[in-house]
Amino acid sequence: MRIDVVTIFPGYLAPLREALLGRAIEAGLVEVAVHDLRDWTHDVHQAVDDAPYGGGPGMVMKPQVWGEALDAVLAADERPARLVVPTPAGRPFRQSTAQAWAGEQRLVFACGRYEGIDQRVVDEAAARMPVDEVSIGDYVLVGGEVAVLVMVEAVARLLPGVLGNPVSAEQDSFSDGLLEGPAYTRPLTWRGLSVPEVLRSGHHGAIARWRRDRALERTADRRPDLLAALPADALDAADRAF
Ligand SMILES: N#Cc1c(-c2ccc3cc[nH]c3c2)n[nH]c1N
Repeated sequence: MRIDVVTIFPGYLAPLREALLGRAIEAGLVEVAVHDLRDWTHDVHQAVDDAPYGGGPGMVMKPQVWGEALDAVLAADERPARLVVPTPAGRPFRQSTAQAWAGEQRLVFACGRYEGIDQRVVDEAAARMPVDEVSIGDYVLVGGEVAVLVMVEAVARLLPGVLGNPVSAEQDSFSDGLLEGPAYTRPLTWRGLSVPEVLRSGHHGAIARWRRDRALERTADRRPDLLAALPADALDAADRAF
């Protein structure tokens, strides 16, 4: 997969080259290119924004600059791309979104700032490629860069070879519709608190049942909406007894 990010703050995306994702890039498991939007300005001030039609606070990012930037970035690789535009007004970005995007050959992220990007950039792009306007949560950030860091990590970790143990991705929170339960490691007792006995029993069936019960308990407590959204056949008799 190739990932391109267009932003006026390229430095914000530096964390993509750290740790697990950085090693995946070095190993060639994923390609990441970050582009400075201002490279496609032609005025001395390198203007990327202008006042909003209709009035109102703040500034809107200019369509001309974005159009030239996306044309150039898209032309740099022949692989078909999905354009992703982070916005607080977007559809929710979920684990299922990350799983769907992990199958893409190429993702191009457009990081807005100010009051966002002129809508015509999205509309024009949607005539020639898949476009998703997505939000990472119901709170307001100052720009799209942090959202891109979140989404790129969520997608990249699902790519073959990126996670050391692929089972981890299969046992993620949300992968089975439930939140993951509590985890424990050594020491056996820490500040007077001990690891649940069942986890030391060696009884794999009992351990699996205990973990499922803790996931159901946590999901019911913290995200009852996820429980309500589960398909009818997702819970077995033992689950229902819980
Ligand atoms: N995704 C997402 C966002 C944003 C966001 C995204 C882009 C821009 C451009 C200017 N301000 C922005 C906020 N805020 N909250 C979210 N969940």
